[in-house]
Amino acid sequence: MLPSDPSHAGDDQDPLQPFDRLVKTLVEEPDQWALFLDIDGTLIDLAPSPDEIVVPQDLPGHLSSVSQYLGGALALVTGRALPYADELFQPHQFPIAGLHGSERRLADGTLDCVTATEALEEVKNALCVAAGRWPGILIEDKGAAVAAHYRQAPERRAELEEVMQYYLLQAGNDFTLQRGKMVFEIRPARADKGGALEAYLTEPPFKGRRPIAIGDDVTDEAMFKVVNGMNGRSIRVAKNSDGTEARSVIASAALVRDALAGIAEQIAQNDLSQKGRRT
Ligand SMILES: O=P(O)(O)OC[C@H]1O[C@H](O[C@H]2O[C@H](CO)[C@@H](O)[C@H](O)[C@H]2O)[C@H](O)[C@@H](O)[C@@H]1O
Ligand SMILES: [Mg+2]
Repeated sequence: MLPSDPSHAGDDQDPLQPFDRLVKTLVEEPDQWALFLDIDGTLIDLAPSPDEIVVPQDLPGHLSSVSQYLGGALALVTGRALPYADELFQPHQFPIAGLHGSERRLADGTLDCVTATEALEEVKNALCVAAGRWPGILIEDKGAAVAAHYRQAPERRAELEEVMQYYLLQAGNDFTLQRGKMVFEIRPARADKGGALEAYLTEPPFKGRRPIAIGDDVTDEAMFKVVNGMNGRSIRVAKNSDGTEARSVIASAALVRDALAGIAEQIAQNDLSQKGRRT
């Protein structure tokens, strides 16, 4: 039996809980849907700092079999830089939108990347120097973006936000301030996760499919808006539906992983029964 999701919001038209519904939809209609997955807090549990995350051993393989089953219509849409996100799921490579949608690798491998400006490099250096005076503040250099994490010093939130507003001005008009879970980021303003999802949906193998987006944070709301406007499915990883446009919620990243594992398991079983029939 698959675990059922205790929290359920919005999706009144379907009696199934989001977890069961997700598994059933993808297993039964693999050529109808495209799956867009956030990474931190959705596929992987949050950790005290960016580099302390743990990728469960089975996750890359499960993602790979679901991706193949969907004809490649699975993309990761993350705030992480693309090369970092790639490392997490080795040896598999998926289409990835990094830096909150600012950079993308398409399904055919084409890269649409953004490079750090001189002004941003100066901002990064200044932030690193400043962080030396703020115990608990972590600066994450993401190439064309920079994040300041306060998970280990939550009392510095307001002060850090002011500082990041100041450095945003120094970085210039091509950048925007992205808020997230215990983090402020200065990132390229050229796109957001919703824009990345829209772009994928104009390209094969995503084109012509309905999107399903799963995410856990403010940055994922841009995907949910796009998905809701396209008769897709938006799922926020959260305990309840407060403050989200997502039409349903799933309680934890562990449940998202369970759903992927459930789909992968059914794919493998179907494969075996097909092979059985052929011989
Ligand atoms: O869009 P995502 O894939 O969810 O990435 C969002 C940010 O995730 C990371 O920060 C968050 O996760 C850390 C590890 O669990 C946690 O320590 C931090 O407090 C969270 O904000 C990542 O470090 C950022 O670069 C991403 O933008
Ligand atoms: Mg996330």
